[in-house]
Amino acid sequence: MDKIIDKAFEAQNNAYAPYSKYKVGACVETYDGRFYIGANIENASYGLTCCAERNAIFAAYSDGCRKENIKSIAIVTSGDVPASPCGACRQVLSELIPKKAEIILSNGKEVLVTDIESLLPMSFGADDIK
Ligand SMILES: O=c1ccn([C@H]2C[C@H](O)[C@@H](CO)O2)c(=O)[nH]1
Ligand SMILES: [Zn+2]
Repeated sequence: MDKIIDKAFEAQNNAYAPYSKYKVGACVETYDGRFYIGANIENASYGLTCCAERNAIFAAYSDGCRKENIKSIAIVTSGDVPASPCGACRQVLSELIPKKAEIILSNGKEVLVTDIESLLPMSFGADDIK
C-alpha cells in the first residue's frame, strides 16, 4: 500500500489550486501493476474545477483500463484528517471502480481504507435507467 500512497503524494505536488490552496493527489493502481495519477485542477470559474480522484480515474480509463482491472485508489491531502471524496467523485467512482476496490485515504499520518458502497450506499447507476 506504500507505493500507491507515495505516488498519490507525488501527484499532490502537481495540484493547481491557486484559489483554495488545498492540494489533493490521487493514484489508481491496476491489477496488472499500472499506476495512474491525478491532482486537483482548479479554474477561475470555480465550478469547472476537477478533483484529483476524478482526474486519476479518468487517466486510467483514457489509457484503456476498465473497471475489472482497477484494484485500488489512493486520495491524499495534507489536512489534519484524511479527506473523504466529494459527492461528485463518489458518483463517478461508483460507476468506474469495482465494489471490492480499496479506497485509501491518507494525510501522511493516518491511513483509512474504505470502499465505494460504504461511501455511497444505495447509489444511482446504469441499472436504474434500464
Ligand atoms: O476529495 C476531494 C475533495 C476536494 N478536492 C479539491 C477540489 C478543490 O480544488 C479543492 C477544495 O475543495 O480540493 C479534491 O480534489 N478531492
Ligand atoms: Zn471530488
